[in-house]
Amino acid sequence: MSEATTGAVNVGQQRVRNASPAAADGPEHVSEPTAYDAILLASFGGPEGQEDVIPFLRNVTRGRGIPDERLEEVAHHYRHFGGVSPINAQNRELKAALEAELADRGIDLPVIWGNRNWDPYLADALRDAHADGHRTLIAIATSAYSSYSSCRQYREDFAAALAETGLEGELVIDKVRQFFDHPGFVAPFIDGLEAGLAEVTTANPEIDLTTEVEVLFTTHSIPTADAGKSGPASRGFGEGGAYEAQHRAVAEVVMAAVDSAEGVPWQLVFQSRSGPPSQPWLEPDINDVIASAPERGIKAVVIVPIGFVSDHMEVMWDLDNEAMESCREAGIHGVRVPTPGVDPAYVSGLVDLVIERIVGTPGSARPATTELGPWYDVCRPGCCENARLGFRPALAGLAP
Ligand SMILES: CC1=C(CCC(=O)O)c2cc3nc(cc4[nH]c(cc5[nH]c(cc1n2)c(C)c5CCC(=O)O)c(CCC(=O)O)c4C)C(CCC(=O)O)=C3C
Ligand SMILES: [Fe+2]
Repeated sequence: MSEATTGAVNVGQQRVRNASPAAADGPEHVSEPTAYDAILLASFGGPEGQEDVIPFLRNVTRGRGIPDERLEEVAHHYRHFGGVSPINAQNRELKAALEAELADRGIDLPVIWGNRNWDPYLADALRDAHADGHRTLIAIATSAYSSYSSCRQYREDFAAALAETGLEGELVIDKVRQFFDHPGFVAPFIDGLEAGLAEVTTANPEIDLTTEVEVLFTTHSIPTADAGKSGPASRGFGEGGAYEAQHRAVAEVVMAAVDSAEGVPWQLVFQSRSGPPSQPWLEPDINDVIASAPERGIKAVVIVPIGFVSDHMEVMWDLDNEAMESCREAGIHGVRVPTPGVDPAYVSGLVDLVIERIVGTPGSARPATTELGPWYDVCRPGCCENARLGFRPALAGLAP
């Protein structure tokens, strides 16, 4: 990066990071260059052996009152796979793929990996980054949509990790925009839906795509209270908040991009709910929708996991095991479309998201496939707050 770029950075950084609490109108897209010196790949983390499972689940559920019963149930999913979540291996692969893409493009930025809930922890990653001389990080979180769990919690944990390491004021952490509608994230689902529909017609040559097949776009359910607070309050997304609106918009884009999907019925469905039964979460549940498929004349479903970036536990267990079992019980054909993983379009899209921040690409020149995007670089005040836990400080957004 040039000297000129370095100079411009400080101006942009000050403006964003020192936004006054009253500044609800700070920039949505940072249109000045920033000289980032490393990429922070931030993820969830997962256990890597039987002895990690309970400590990991305690980290995840700290302060949240998730009943032990449910913890045991989740532990069981992990135990089934030897106590190993696939997520860390996937992040190692993603890190290597990002490094290869950066090298291909001649961009000299190291990728530092840190997790919210398991080793390598964010705090350790930040300590190492600082010791290596890095000061200005651009974070990519492995989660595409707006909600507490998928956006704000990362921003809060960045702030907490800076406090824990005493690196407040030493390290800047910005975050790329939520990328639910970035062409690189959407492309693998478009390819997957096309292939999934082809698989259904090959296996069932007589099937009528417009009456007997349903596309189920699936994502992680969240408490309706969190959903309602997802995205900036000012935008009035209604009950499901920005979270649900973003998923609907992406589903529409994917449907419209696949010729063979024309006229095929589709729904947005939810999976992997937890919490007490008394607490409302987004519905319908994917398994209920599959169970009712035969009475609706549906003989096959194509499951498109638009809520997920890789085949982690929610995909491996809740879809490939549970939802497929629901399909067998209902006597219908189920096909599950791949997640982006390390798809070249996705990996190069993530690098594009970093570059638009380095360059300071104006919002009007940013790629986005829905009317909702390009999403904010700098989250709005109160964006995606947790409805139950209340306020915790967060980076990469306007105060408070
Ligand atoms: C929206 C969302 C994503 C983003 C989608 C994405 O980024 O993919 C996500 C990702 C993940 N969630 C994961 C694991 C867990 N999430 C939990 C709990 C919860 N998640 C929630 C939501 C989300 N979670 C919510 C609202 C809760 C309840 C908390 C509360 O009540 O406040 C629990 C606790 C036990 C339980 O409740 O199930 C676990 C173990 C893993 C790792 C998987 C692996 O190991 O491969 C990943 C990537
Ligand atoms: Fe989760």
